[in-house]
Amino acid sequence: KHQEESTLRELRIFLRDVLTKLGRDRKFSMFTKPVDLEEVPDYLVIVKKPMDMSTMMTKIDLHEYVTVEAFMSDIDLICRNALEYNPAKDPAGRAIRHRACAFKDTAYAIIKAELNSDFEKQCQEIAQAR
Ligand SMILES: O=C(C1CCC1)N1C[C@@H]2C[C@H]3C[C@@H](O)[C@@H](O)[C@]2(C1)O3
Repeated sequence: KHQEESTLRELRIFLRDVLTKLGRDRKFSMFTKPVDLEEVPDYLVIVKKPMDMSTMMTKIDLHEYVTVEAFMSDIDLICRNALEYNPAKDPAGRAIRHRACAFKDTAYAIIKAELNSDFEKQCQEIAQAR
């Protein structure tokens, strides 16, 4: 239905805005591109589902997100992967873990400030009907 397509178009615009805001923050630059598997040869041994903001932007454009919840799952995945791969046993690992938690909290704060709950409800209803 055209109304559904209009709602999903608005969702894509909202999600691009969230990613743009996160990508502007230099603290989160480590999350903007996939981990370089040549630089980190054991990454896939530990992290089963890599995720990063550029991949999320592509997923938006491929219409792979129908709800904000699905988008937040990938934000959570970015954070979880960083915690799983980077142990707290040294300062570098602790710094990455701190950034990962700040990344997730900032994403949630941006969404809470800008998302209308009725809008997400409409998206959930579209997702269930599909
Ligand atoms: O987990 C990550 C990224 C940070 C959040 C995602 N990496 C794994 C490697 C361990 C550490 C050392 C760097 O040389 C760099 O290779 C990585 C990238 O950071």
